[in-house]
Amino acid sequence: MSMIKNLEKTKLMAIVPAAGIGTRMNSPIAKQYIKLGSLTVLEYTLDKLLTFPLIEKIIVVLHPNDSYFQNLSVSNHKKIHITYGGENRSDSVLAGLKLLDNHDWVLVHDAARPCILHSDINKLVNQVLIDEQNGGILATKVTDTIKRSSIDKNNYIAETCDRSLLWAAATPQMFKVQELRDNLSRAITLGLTITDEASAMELAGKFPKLIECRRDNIKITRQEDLALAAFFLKEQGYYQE
Ligand SMILES: Nc1ccn([C@@H]2O[C@H](COP(=O)(O)OP(=O)(O)OP(=O)(O)O)[C@@H](O)[C@H]2O)c(=O)n1
Ligand SMILES: C[C@](O)(CO)[C@H](O)COP(=O)(O)O
Repeated sequence: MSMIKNLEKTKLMAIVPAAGIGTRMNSPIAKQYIKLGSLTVLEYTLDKLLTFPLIEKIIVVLHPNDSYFQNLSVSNHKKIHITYGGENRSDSVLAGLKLLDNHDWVLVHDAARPCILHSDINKLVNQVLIDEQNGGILATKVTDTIKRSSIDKNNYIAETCDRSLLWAAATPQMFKVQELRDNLSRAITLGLTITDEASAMELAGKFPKLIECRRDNIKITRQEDLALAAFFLKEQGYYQE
């Protein structure tokens, strides 16, 4: 049964952290502005969120020196609002949260994940609205054998991990605005390393739900991810030549 009716009293917003510089991509332009066919990575990502009916507003968090976004036609969309990010992804997400109302729900989704599908966003929203206390994230179960390396950085195997309970976190991650803002702000103030929103909620004693998503919801990080993302977008029927 769809729990989305619970949204009647609150709203669903989105934050797209897009203020990174893509160091690992080794590209002259930030990876969110690399074109796959005729559209940039960010345009594909925003199109997926703009066409998800329940999302009322999208905060795109840009690098302070971003000169690209204003040239994209999507920047004029009435649902799109911008702000500027910080040194770390968590700083950028916090900047976006400051523009939203306390009682709303927010989906935080990486600009670098353009292959997300509405079916997975729907799964996340429905599951999180069933258990309104902890929020939730999309994630994939680990299918490879996982090794922990020796701490001397010589990359020798120190141990093989029990992968049966291991998941790779993805996005969107969905939480109540006020809780996420308070917990993220506290974690940043404490100088803790926060690489996703769930980490900040866990530090506050919350147990966000893991909702399994498709493995094509990849994060474009390195050069070789671009061809894979283009392939998946073609498979999904979204690729624009
Ligand atoms: N200070 C930052 C760092 C990252 N991001 C965003 O967070 C998402 C995931 O981050 P990541 O893949 O690490 O992107 P980059 O930080 O750009 O990549 P790198 O770590 O290789 O520099 C990306 O959409 C990126 O634009 C952000 O908004 N603000
Ligand atoms: C949020 C995230 O995509 C979940 O896997 C990931 O933590 C982002 O990490 P990055 O180093 O900022 O790409």
